[in-house]
Amino acid sequence: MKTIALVAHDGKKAVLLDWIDRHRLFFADKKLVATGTTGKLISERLQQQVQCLASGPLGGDQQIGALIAEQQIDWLIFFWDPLSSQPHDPDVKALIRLAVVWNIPVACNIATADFIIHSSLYQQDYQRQVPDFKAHNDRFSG
Ligand SMILES: O=C(CO)COP(=O)(O)O
Repeated sequence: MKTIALVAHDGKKAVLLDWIDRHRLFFADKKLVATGTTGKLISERLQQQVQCLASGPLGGDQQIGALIAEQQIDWLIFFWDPLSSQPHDPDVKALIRLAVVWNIPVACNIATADFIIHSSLYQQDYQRQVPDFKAHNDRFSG
């Protein structure tokens, strides 16, 4: 089962909630991990269990970063707010950095988040149609 980390700054929480609501069927069988306030709002909206870590400014971003370093996270959806400054900006940067270091898909806006979902659905279909998909993919990646 895929584990997806979700984080949104206050100015982007409504955007994330509307986006995840639109994809609620997709997320129904996924494990969700989130920073404190984001996670609480998502679990209320979807009526689905979410592992809620500390709030971002209190270390939640760092906790998600640690899970990425432990290879526990498959994707990061992080709607950070480019129009407001954050007291914990170094943590925000560190989280995005770890997502890049560990080469996990990371989406910071709706366009990319939709892209990741569509790509994942396409891969599932493709895997069904092409049985040696993994071998094919391994040959052409990296
Ligand atoms: O600040 C955040 C990410 O940097 C988000 O934290 P909350 O989900 O607790 O609001």
